[in-house]
Amino acid sequence: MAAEQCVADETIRPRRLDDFVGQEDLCANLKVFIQAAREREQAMDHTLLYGSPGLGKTTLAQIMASELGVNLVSTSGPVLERSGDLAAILTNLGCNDILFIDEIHRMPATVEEVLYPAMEDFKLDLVIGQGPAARTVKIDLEPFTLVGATTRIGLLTSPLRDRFGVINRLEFYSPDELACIVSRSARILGVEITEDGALTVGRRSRGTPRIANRLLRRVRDFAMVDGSGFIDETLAKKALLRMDVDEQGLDYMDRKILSTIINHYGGGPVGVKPLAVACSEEVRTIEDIYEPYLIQCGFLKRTPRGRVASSKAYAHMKIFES
Ligand SMILES: Nc1ncnc2c1ncn2[C@@H]1O[C@H](COP(=O)(O)OP(=O)(O)OP(=O)(O)O)[C@@H](O)[C@H]1O
Ligand SMILES: [Mg+2]
Repeated sequence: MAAEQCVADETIRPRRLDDFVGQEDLCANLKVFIQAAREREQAMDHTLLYGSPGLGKTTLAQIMASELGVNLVSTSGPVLERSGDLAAILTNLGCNDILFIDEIHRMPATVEEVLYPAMEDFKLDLVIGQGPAARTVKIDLEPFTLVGATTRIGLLTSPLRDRFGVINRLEFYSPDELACIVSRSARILGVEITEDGALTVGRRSRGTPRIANRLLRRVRDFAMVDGSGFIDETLAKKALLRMDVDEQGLDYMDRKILSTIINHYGGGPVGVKPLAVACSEEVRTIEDIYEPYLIQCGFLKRTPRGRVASSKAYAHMKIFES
């Protein structure tokens, strides 16, 4: 990630639940669980957050820690290579702290097994020695809250999933919610934006706050360099067109996926592997980043025999169905 973007991300990221836009049911429930945990002075129940990239999982984990008034220790599934890595983190947690594990579906099985007793009884089973002389020692841990985030809940094993007391799915955001996020970010970045301007950016952000903030930063560049310094609907449209983002928020790769299915595979069905090769993209990127939004908008259907382009995709790509 570019340095400029890192800094901007941190200043824009909401810190309190009240600044977090959208996901109303989820936030209302979290508020209750957080207040209850605070009043009981206990660790909150383990929480799993899942949903597409950029919808606010990391942000929510940080907000939970600050609302609960506890420390947040962050790690991620692929970083935890050996069970000892996780054991070291667990034994260093303070009372009621939050342990945030990003991409929890990518944690190795041996590491995952260490988590089971830790989540259930706040205990760690340590194996000392090897072979017949090996013995297990139980170590007590401080009570803690595990917050897991994943883009792929289907890849979680059921013993792990079952140990979460709270399981929350983050949904794509509406254009109005995204406009609200864009206006708030613009205020923090110190750039003027009209309501229409914010809605134009919001509508083309594929339901995703991270994309909304990224588009806002680029639109701001256009406003500075060849506009009047503030963002209205006309300038936003012009800037987004130059960035190759169309009125539905589809970018070059989205359109390439649709046109490949239509032109090379007669509209489908086509498996994700040949599709990825034809688009020079990785299977995982297509599955995790592009497909969910194309499916949500009704451009793409996932069938047992492969991906199929819908009539809406033909219309959007201005190709006549044969
Ligand atoms: N509800 C929201 N209100 C305002 N801003 C938000 C909201 N959700 C996310 N954002 C912004 O979007 C950016 C991306 O969010 P975040 O990093 O939490 O996504 P994520 O779900 O963890 O993504 P990934 O799966 O890629 O880790 C953040 O920098 C934050 O500023
Ligand atoms: Mg994240």
